[in-house]
Amino acid sequence: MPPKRKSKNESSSNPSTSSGTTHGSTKQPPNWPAFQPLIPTSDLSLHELLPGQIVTIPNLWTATLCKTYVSFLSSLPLTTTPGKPRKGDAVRVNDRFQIDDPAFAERLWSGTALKDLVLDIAEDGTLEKSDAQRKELWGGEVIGLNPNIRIYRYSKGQFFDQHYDDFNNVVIPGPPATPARTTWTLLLYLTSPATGCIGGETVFYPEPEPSKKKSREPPPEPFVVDLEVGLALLHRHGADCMLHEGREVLEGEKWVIRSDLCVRR
Ligand SMILES: O=C(O)CCC(=O)C(=O)O
Ligand SMILES: [Fe+2]
Repeated sequence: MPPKRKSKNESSSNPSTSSGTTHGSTKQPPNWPAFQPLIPTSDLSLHELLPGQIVTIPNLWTATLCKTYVSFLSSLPLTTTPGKPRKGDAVRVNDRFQIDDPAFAERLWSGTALKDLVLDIAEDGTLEKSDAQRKELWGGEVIGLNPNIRIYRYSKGQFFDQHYDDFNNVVIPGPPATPARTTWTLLLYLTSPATGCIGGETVFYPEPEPSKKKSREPPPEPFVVDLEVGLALLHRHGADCMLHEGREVLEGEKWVIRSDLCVRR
């Protein structure tokens, strides 16, 4: 059973962990490769795996694009997690590169199918959700992605211990600059068993219903999201975040690009 402690993910607005802003004024964004090839939006869809909590988009990136990125990202100066987390932070053992790069965040949002799928924009003009349903699902009016981009590499034996992701207030630079709040975590997997990465699944621990908290019934089964090359996983964070972890990688390397959905604030 998962411990019920509320360790939280390091906040990306925390000056000591947000290298994009601390050493960031001098840090140049990487020369990210182009997003190609991509599968047309009309051939992709959004899957609500756990309604209101976990959504996936298989093949948001193609296997070819993921491969291009893994070799590109391998050339970046990744930093291994400090062994001992600060009080209240989750134990995270991986290598990371972090940068504030609004242009990349914007490309990841508008230059892939992400924006159209999240905003439910279909070519034929049909909408599955009403405005109100969309706002309810995403926690407001989604306007883009968190410019704070994090790249994770987990090698054999590395993992991200159980934690909750907190929200952050951010500004999406303009013009006009728009104050925003993050509401959902975005994880884009670049590797999977197909590329030799075994383990590393993202696992969510549903809370028992309040009425059953004290009962002897076993807690709900963990919800496992298997790695899939090019799959985007979105999960609700902040006050309603589910306890979750990145399981230990047993073989190969797990590569992930992390950002967050942002709503107008
Ligand atoms: O790598 C994973 O599967 C989980 C990452 C995560 O939980 C996070 O970035 O907060
Ligand atoms: Fe997390």
